[in-house]
Amino acid sequence: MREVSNSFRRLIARLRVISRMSVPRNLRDQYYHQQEQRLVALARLFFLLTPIVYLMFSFWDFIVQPDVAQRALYTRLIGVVPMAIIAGLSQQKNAPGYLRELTLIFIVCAISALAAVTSLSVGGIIWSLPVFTMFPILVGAFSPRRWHLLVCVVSCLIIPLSGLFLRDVDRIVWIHYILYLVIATVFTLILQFSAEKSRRAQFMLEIQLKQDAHTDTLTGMLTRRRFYELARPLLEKAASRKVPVSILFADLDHFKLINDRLGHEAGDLVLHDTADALRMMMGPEDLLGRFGGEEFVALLPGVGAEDAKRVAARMLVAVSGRQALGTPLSISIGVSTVGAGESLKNVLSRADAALLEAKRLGRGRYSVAAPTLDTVPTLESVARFGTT
Ligand SMILES: Nc1nc2c(ncn2[C@@H]2O[C@H](COP(=O)(O)OP(=O)(O)OP(=O)(O)O)[C@@H](O)[C@H]2O)c(=O)[nH]1
Repeated sequence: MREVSNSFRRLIARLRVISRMSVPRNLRDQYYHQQEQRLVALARLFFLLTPIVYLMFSFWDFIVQPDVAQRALYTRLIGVVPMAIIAGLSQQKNAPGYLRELTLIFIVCAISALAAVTSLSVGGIIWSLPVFTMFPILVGAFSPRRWHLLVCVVSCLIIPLSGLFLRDVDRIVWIHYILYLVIATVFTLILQFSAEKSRRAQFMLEIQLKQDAHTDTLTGMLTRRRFYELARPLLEKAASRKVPVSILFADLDHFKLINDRLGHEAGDLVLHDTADALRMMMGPEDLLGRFGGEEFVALLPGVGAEDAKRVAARMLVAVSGRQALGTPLSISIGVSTVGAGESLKNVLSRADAALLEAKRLGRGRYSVAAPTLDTVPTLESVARFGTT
C-alpha cells in the first residue's frame, strides 16, 4: 500500500515538473501566437483535404452502395461543410478572437463527424474509423494550449463510446476499437508532452538569445544596434506627428583614471551605477543605450530643445550623486534636437560634436549642438554613425 502511495506521489511530483515547464505568464501570448501559426497551417491543410476526402467517400458510396449514397451525401453536407466554413471564417485576418479560439474545436468536430458519418454510411466499423477518430488527437497535439488537447481527447472517445449504445452492433469489436483508441491516446499524450516541453524550451532559448543580443549585459541598457532598430521608427512616428525629439549623448569623465586606480571590476561597477542613475531619468517612451565603453545615448520623444537642456541638467545632478574614489562621478553631455527631415545618424553626429565641446569646456556640463552640421562629416563621425 505504501509503495502504491509512494508511486502516486512520484507521479504527482513528475506532473508538477511537467506543468512547471510553462512559459512565463508575460510571454505566454507571444508563445501561443508563435505556435498557433503552425496550427493555422494545419487548418489550411484541413480545408484543402476536406473536399477531397468528402468527394472520395461520396464516390465510394455511389459505387459500392448506391442505395445509401444520397443519404450519406446529405449527412456529410450537413455535418462537415458548415464546420469547414466556420473554421475558414475564423482564419480571416479580422476574425473575432473567440472564433479563432474555436477553430480547433470546429476542426475536431468536423473530423469526428466525418468519421462517424463514414462508418455509419458503410454500416459498421471499417478500418478508416479508428484512423479518422485519431485525427483530432493529432490536431490537439499540435496545439500549445492544454485545454485544446483535452477537448480533442474527449471528442475522440465520444464516437466509440456512443457506438456501444447502437442497436445491433457487435460490442466486442467496439470494445477492441475503444482499447485501441485509449492506448493510442496515451502514447500521443506522452509524445505531445515531450514535444511541447522541447518546443517551450526552444522558445525560451530564442527569447534569451534575443534579449542577450538586445541588451548590454553590464548595464542592462539597449545595445547600440538595438537602439538604432528602435530609434528609427520612433523618429519616423514623431516626424509624422510633428512631435519634437531630442538626443542626449553622455560620456563619463576621466573614466580611464577610475579604471587605472581602482581596477577594471570597480570600473564596471561605476558603469553600472551611472546607468542606474541615468535610467531613473527616463520616461516609458524614451530609449537609453550604451554605445561604447562609457558612452550612453538617450533618445527622448516629445522633448524639445528647452526641455532637453533641463533633462541634461538633471542627469548631471543624478550622476554626481554617485561616487568613485571618494569623489563624485561626473559626466559630460551633448544635447541635440532632431531637425525637420534630419536622419538619426546626423542628429547623433551633432550630439557627439556637442559632447566633445562639453569635454573641451572642462567636463561635468552639457553643451547644445549647433542646429545643423556646419562642417563636412569627419572620417571618425562617418565611421561611428554612417553617412545617412
Ligand atoms: N571597466 C570598464 N572599462 C571600460 C569598459 N569599456 C571601456 N572601458 C575603459 O574606458 C576608458 C575610456 O577612456 P577614455 O576614452 O580615455 O575616456 P576618459 O578617461 O573617460 O576621458 P574623457 O572621456 O576625456 O573624460 C578606457 O580605459 C577603456 O579601457 C568596460 O566595459 N568596463
